[in-house]
Amino acid sequence: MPQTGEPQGLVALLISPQVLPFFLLAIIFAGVQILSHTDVPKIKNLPEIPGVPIFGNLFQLGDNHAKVAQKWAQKYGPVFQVRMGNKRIIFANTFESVKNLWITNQSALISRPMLHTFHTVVSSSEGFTIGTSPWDESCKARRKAAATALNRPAVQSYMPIIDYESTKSIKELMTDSKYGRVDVDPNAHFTRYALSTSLTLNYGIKIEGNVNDEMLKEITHVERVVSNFRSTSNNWADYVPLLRLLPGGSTKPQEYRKRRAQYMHQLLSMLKDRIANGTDKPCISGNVLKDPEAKLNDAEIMSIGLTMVSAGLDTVPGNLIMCIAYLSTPHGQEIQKRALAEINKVYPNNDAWERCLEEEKVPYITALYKETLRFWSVIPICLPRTSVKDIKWGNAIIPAGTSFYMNAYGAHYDESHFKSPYNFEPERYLADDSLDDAAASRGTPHYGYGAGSRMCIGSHLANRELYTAFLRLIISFEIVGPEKKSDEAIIDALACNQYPTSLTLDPKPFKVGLKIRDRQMVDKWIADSEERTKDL
Ligand code: HEM
Repeated sequence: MPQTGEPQGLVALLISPQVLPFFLLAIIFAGVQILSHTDVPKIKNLPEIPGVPIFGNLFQLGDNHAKVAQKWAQKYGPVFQVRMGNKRIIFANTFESVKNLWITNQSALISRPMLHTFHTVVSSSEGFTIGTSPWDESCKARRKAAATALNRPAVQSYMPIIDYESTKSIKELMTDSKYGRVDVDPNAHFTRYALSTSLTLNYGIKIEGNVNDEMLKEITHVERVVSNFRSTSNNWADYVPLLRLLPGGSTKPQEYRKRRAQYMHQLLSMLKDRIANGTDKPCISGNVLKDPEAKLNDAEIMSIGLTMVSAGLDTVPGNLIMCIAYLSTPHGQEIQKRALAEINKVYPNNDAWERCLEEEKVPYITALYKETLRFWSVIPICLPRTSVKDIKWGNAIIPAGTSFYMNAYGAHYDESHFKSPYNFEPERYLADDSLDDAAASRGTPHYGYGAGSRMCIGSHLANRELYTAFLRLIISFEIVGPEKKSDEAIIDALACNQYPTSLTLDPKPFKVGLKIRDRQMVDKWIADSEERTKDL
């Protein structure tokens, strides 16, 4: 039969000993070419870091993407392209290059990419948070609703919550430190501070217990693990689709998806029950649920709740406790002396504890939190972006649909922008009279809150949380180093992180000593706050 004779002849030829090795090589070559194909083709006139097939630059980026990219920038320039598996990513590594791409081109950089682990495995049932949503009408509506609930006047109305929570943290720090006799790890106290604040303002539900509260422990643990599923440096399956075929890869993300869904539903149904019984307290989700004009569906309300619970949970405590760590060092003693003097200058009548709730009048404390946001860079590689329009960088045209990673750590330690960036110096922000980190147009002090069109909308709230906590801590305690050298904190923004590939800094445990400055005075401030917030 002539038709079948020919293919049989071809097969025989291909498997003949002389041809087979070349044939297999050709198949492997073609396979590698297909697997190394990137979502966006190589961009002309933009430096590219040489990598390997299939994995691209993943091995070279290692555990510490921010540090590696910072080094590459010295050789290849501030902006370059890398291949992470099948994704082509633009890294920006200096203050100016971030400003140009994220602020000058903000309308083009308004979207966020979808990453396999988080968007497909962890989040499919609960909707995405605002910070993980690509730009569309729903994201626009959720961002608008949340931004309104977090604008300056709204945040001012939440100050009783911050009063209550910071008082509770300081009171517990006093008892845990046995009134200054034993060293303490401040981490759990400020995690509770951040979470309870977010829950109260979003659901009207606070963490009633102490740092051992079960709900606190569950939410903190689950959100930390989920945050690592979001990390751009933690999940190779996001970039190398073949790895998704490995058995067991989605077991852990799915387990955490279920655990997360459980408390999110529990919180929402507690709120709905309270609304039905008329026992609810004013809160963001309650306002949306009760507003007949609100155009958000249940999934969108859930997404806002999820955003509120997760957004400040690692970021606020990360900044707070690493600043406390710095204050406990010898240089930190000088900073505390100056801070206390500046506070006393503005408030000579011992009323700073209360007045800090209404106003932010001590520029040195504002400078302290700005420097904290810069120095500790708690999200070293900022939340990723996707471009929706072509962007011109030098002679390169970066096409729409490309992913952009901001190396915030690199920008914060950029010597061409910050004098002595490796020194912790609040003074560097004293000349900057802007108290508003969101006022990007007046010059961004740092990229701790990102930049441009998808910048953090919680910055007013976070700034008030940081300011109140720092001011109250400094007037209450002299923060000193721990007795045991092994309890000392690591003063380096990257080395202090327990999991270098995490999205947000997860500080290694450390302790500090807390000497109460004036016990009677602190007791009085606490009693006054407790009286003021007893109905909260
Ligand atoms: C010190 C505390 C905080 C830090 C350092 C921080 C940092 C950030 C960063 C770096 C981004 C990405 C911005 C970008 O892509 O340019 C972000 C986004 C966001 N943050 Fe924060 N954040 C903090 C607290 C909060 C709080 C307390 C909330 C709300 C309760 C919040 C809500 C959000 C939201 C909703 C987004 C997503 C914005 C969007 O994608 O449109 N953040 N934050």
